[in-house]
Amino acid sequence: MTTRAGFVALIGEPNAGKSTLTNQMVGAKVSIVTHKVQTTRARIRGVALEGDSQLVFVDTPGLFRPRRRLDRAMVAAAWGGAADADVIVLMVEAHRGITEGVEVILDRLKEIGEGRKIALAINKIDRVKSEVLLALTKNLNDRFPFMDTFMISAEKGHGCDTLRKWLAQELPEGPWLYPEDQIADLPMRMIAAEMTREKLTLRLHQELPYQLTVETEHWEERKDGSARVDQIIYVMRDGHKGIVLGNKGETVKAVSKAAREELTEFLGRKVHLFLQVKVRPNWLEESERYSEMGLDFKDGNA
Ligand SMILES: Nc1nc2c(ncn2[C@@H]2O[C@H](COP(=O)(O)OP(=O)(O)OP(=O)(O)O)[C@@H](O)[C@H]2O)c(=O)[nH]1
Repeated sequence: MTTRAGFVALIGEPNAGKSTLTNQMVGAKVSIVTHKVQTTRARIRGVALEGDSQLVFVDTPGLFRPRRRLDRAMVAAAWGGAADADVIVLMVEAHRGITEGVEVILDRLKEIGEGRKIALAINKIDRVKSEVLLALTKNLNDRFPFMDTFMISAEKGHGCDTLRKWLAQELPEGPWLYPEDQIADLPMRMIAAEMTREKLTLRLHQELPYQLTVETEHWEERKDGSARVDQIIYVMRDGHKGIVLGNKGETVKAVSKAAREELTEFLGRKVHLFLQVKVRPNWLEESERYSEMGLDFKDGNA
């Protein structure tokens, strides 16, 4: 049997649907989907199997215009993921078309794209009419020589099988990179922290900006088969602490309950989750944090 294996980088503007597509391909929830932009902070990989091929997805952070140091690290990480990949898939939102952000990405692709396998996935096709789709496909292919174009709905799964099959055959021949039963190389601690962060984001909506981070501090396997997980929610200001806690702690309690339920389902066993909120004013500037989040940070050069 000839096996194939390799890395697939999904790139695109924030909200293009990269996390949704990763989940659709992998079939299990490993990266975090919310209605907010810029939710993916780490280079999360999911592993999918298609025939004799193993596809390792690099779910990159949004390629937005960098402002703060962390943002620049995120953009560097996104392009780093693309640079290492065997196949790159640019995701464009069907209803938004060629935005300024897409133009920027196309320019970068022209720089790094020579000899690379780069495909186009027009996502959210459920939101537009077919004429719009055909015009957009032509327009994008006039601007960049994509190997192939796929019209998909990552959310509904339309076109995803075709894309996965195509990706599988484009990967180089070689042994699989991960054991068959492993769906992600993300440490469980990080997945658990991302779950809590997702629940916070959903719960707080506009109230709190992205200036918060969750870390799993302690993970204990108990004899009865359950797990005790301790996490800290770091915020930048005292005022934010109050928002996260909520009236009589009701917000953090609701977040804890939702995160615990999801983690319990994911692990298939009982979980005891304990959340603490702490203020850490400088976390955005603490560059050692970047490496923990899986981001390459080189003196702010993105
Ligand atoms: N209608 C529709 N919505 C979709 C589709 N795919 C994704 N979405 C929605 O688009 C939003 C963004 O999807 P994500 O997967 O989080 O996008 P992302 O590219 O990973 O975003 P960042 O992590 O911010 O870079 C979510 O609300 C999804 O439910 C689709 O095919 N159709």
